[in-house]
Amino acid sequence: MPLVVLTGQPSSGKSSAAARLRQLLEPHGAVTVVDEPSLHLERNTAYANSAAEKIARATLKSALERALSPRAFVILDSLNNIKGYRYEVWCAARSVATRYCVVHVDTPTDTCRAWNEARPEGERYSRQIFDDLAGRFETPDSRSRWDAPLFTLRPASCSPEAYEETLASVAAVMTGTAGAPGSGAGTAAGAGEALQPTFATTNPGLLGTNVLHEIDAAAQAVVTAIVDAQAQAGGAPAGLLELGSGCGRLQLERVVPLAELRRHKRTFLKLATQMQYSRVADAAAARRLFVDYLQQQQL
Ligand SMILES: Nc1ncnc2c1ncn2[C@@H]1O[C@H](COP(=O)(O)OP(=O)(O)OP(=O)(O)O)[C@@H](O)[C@H]1O
Repeated sequence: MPLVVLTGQPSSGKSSAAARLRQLLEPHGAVTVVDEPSLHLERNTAYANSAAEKIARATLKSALERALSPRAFVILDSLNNIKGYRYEVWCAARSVATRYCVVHVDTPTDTCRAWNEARPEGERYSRQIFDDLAGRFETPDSRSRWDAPLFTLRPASCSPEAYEETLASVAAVMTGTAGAPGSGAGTAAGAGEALQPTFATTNPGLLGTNVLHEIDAAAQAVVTAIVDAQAQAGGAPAGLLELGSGCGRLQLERVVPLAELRRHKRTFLKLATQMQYSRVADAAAARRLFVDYLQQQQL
């Protein structure tokens, strides 16, 4: 059930890390690797343009959701280069309350380019696709919950011992035999703990065809509550805001302008459109998701 999400530039050494991680996890249970080759996604076709890339990502995510089970460790061995996509993957993991971590295979772009050029013709990215993907990589940030706990692996510069030690730390966290990431790792917060689901999967389609409108309305209700609380505070930060209906609390350390709240809402809606709507059970769950999202935005 635990999920390891690999992320890194094209040809950075993700699959090599996945293969080693698989060896380390196999003594503890079955391991499923979800990657492009096993889904017959060919690099230079799957990432040829945004439409193809969208299909490739959806295919990987569907395979991931099928693979997440109580019986297997899952390694998502793909670029996972877009922050919003990693958020979706985190939501999928969270909905099944699994352990989770991100491993950033942090190889300098020029080295990735050299490693790519050295690959056999049929296995390498075309120069154009490599450059496009490399230019769009969104570096993980352990302050985002969907990028935490974060391990960093530097195959081009670290010693074989440090490489091994980092992957052993990942395996230890995933098997629940360690409390914190090891060398080169990012945050230790939450390492080894299963994610807690915040929205149910038991009521697919409850919001029906109007789902986006409902999510929009739910997010707007949160925005309105914040604006009202700030108005009541007479221009001072609203402090700890209780949002009711199981939506949790929001700590506001400063006055957040309406324009900024609207921007957060727009970004959240964009993320929501990329998510599986069926995972949002009702309007309260949508509000809770938006509050969750705002908690990450350092308001
Ligand atoms: N530490 C290393 N030193 C030298 N070459 C390496 C190293 N790690 C990986 N490579 C080479 O780089 C190429 C890409 O490796 P790998 O398939 O592990 O990367 P990847 O990030 O999974 O690639 P892709 O983006 O295609 O999935 C391979 O040819 C591999 O042999």
